[in-house]
Amino acid sequence: MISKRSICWTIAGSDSGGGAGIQADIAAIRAFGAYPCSVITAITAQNSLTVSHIEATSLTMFKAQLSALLEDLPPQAIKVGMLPTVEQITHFALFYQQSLQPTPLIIDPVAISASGSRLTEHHALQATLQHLLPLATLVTPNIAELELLCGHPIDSDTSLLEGARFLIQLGANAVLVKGGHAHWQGEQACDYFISQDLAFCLQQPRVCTAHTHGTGCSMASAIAAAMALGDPIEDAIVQANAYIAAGLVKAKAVGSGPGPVAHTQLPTPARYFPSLQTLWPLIGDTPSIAQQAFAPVETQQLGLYPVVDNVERLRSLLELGVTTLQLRIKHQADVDIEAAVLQATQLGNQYQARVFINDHWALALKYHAYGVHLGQEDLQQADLAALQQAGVRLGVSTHGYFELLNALRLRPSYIALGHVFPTPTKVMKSRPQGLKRLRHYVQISANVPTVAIGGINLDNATEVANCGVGSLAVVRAVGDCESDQLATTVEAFNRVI
Ligand SMILES: Cc1ncc(COP(=O)(O)OP(=O)(O)O)c(N)n1
Ligand SMILES: Cc1nc(C(=O)O)sc1CCOP(=O)(O)O
Repeated sequence: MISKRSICWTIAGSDSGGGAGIQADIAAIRAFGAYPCSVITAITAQNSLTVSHIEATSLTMFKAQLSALLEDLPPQAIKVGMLPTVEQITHFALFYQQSLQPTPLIIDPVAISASGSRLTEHHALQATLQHLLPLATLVTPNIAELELLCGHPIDSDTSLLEGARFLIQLGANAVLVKGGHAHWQGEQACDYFISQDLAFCLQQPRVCTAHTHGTGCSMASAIAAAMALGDPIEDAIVQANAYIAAGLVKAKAVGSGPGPVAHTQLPTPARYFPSLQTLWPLIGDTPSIAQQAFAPVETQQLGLYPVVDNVERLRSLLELGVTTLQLRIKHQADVDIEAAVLQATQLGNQYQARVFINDHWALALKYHAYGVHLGQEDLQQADLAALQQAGVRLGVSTHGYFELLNALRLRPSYIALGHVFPTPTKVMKSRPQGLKRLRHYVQISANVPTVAIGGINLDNATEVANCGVGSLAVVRAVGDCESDQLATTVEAFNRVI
């Protein structure tokens, strides 16, 4: 049963040809596992060649649909497509502010059909800019739509970014400009995302197909559906990008004109997932990205990986033959941390084990530790180029699709996938990812060794290991062990991984 917690509204026009509008939106929302509800704003008579007639829904009918849904089926996210009249736009803007804010609102600013027909009233554009954009969690124009919204030609990545920034200045929280029609980009298509605090580009090989009908509607709906299911915006965008990539590869003609993008499920093969490109120069500080891959850990199977907060426990585990460990010390005097890092590094060398240092990358560099483990925020500060050149291995934390792509970009020695289950050990900003996601993340990580972390113990270790990860990182499962239980616990984990 689909829970009430995953209702996604689409507010859009009907496409009698079945490829775009409400019909595409419902297919995409369902494919993501959310529950679609619809508010029909217009009926269009169209096929794969042309739009022959458009009739806007009366304002009375438009209002009635919104009220009926609000009463019984309130949304977790909303996708807005074609709003053909100024009165629908202004009514919806007010309705959203009074009854729906802060529900995520994804606006696909549809104005002209792929076959070139105008779909909205003349003044609708101005009303969208004035009333809707300031409410948008995300606006998703293609190149033609961005040209209309910002009133100048978009013919380069520079003008594209200027256009996106203009929409942010008008009040949009974030903008995703789809590169499907950005032919100057060549064989790679880039979707650019910008918001006040994040900017990135998702790059995919351009799919050569004429069958792209409904791509924009489906993309915006997929994002809304993923957000209705609780994903953060950047993870929703990555998934939608992969969904559309698979949909374009599988798209076929249905009528005699361009066919619709195919609706599959979220694809699992890594080849449908984009690579994350240049956050710089879109955001201020450039992290010192290493030009080459980090030194390898020389196995896909790092095995049991205890994360400990003191050198004594580290030593006991080394004596028991554990070969991958991490020193993770929080809240201690700097001198004590430095001494502990030095000791842990020396012990690692003595036992020929892989000892990673959490957070303290400068000390790891100073004492030439085997490796460092860094979180996504730490990546901004660390001198990654220096670590790479010194041969210090790098492990990176990830908590979702976007962070995983960000980690892959750095070519680290391993990728940590967390948190699998709820854990009281650390306050987490993200949700537990669960086993299905974990399996998928391992697949996308391709040849980079993977480590699962978060809530792992001997009761669930086998099912976590069965997701294909090469290592299980644990804090409590080993840290909370009495000394006389340590050997049996380590043996039990070693039997699993
Ligand atoms: C193996 C492994 N995975 C994840 C983490 C978490 O690291 P980080 O994101 O830097 O958070 P803190 O550990 O600093 O709280 C880890 N330490 N080890
Ligand atoms: C330190 C840490 N990092 C996590 C991440 O997901 O990045 S989860 C986590 C705590 C893991 O502790 P336990 O094994 O006790 O559940």
